[in-house]
Amino acid sequence: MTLHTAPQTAATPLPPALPAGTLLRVESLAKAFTLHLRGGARLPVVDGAGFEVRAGTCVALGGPSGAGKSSILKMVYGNYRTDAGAIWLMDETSPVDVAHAAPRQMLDLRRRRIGYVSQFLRVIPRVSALDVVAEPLMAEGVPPEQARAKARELLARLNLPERLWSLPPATFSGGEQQRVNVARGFISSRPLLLLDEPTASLDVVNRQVVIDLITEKKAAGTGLLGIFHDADTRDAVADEVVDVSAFATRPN
Ligand SMILES: Nc1ncnc2c1ncn2[C@@H]1O[C@H](COP(=O)(O)OP(=O)(O)OP(=O)(O)O)[C@@H](O)[C@H]1O
Repeated sequence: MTLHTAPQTAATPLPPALPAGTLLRVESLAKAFTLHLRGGARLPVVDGAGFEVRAGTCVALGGPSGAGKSSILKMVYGNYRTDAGAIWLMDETSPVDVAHAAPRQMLDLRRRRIGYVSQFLRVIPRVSALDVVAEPLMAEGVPPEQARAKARELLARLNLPERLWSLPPATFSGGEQQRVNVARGFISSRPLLLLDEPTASLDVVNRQVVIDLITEKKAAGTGLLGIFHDADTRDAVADEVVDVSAFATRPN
């Protein structure tokens, strides 16, 4: 996965004192894409975006298609560079600005502090579905058999047929791949979990399983930031909806 963070400079802002329980504070965030194939034209996406995510709550990013929801999620995960603003992520004792984190620091923050369920599974050739799911726990140092036991539990809960567990997910259906992706994102207990349309390809039964998993994470104190196109899922899990179109940049 790409990693685009700005180098730390003297201009890096000082960490704010976040109130207890605040896991993420996005401040005055701005982003425009430079379209190199269009002679370097700039496509502004958001300007002045700001919101917070607290432990034990789920914040949904809302707004029409193209408003910038996925772009904001990718900036929080360090996949997209920011043009301005700060993304304060609470680390062990003090906040770190993801927008100015060095790549190595970002990788460390991902391993310890941020889980991410992307819209599509990034398939790794020859790795079984079970190990794709267990990997984030193993990366935290959990013994492989213990991590696989938890992976089996989650895959069973998400009704992925057992015959698929030992196979690489490359040939799985969209909904099967999404369930592997959800299990991979939910297996560890990182304080902040990002969800990019985690139920888009799921049937009603499995959608409800994801709603239950989100509810359990909230009860355990995880903060969640997600995009949910399905209004029923959003209504069931979101404590707050942040309308991203409010941060739209106006064309000159
Ligand atoms: N890598 C990129 N390069 C150029 N433009 C991009 C890139 N990623 C996103 N965009 C553009 O930025 C705008 C916001 O896209 P984004 O995917 O963040 O919107 P969204 O609100 O998540 O939309 P949707 O609900 O349809 O998924 C769109 O106009 C999109 O074309």
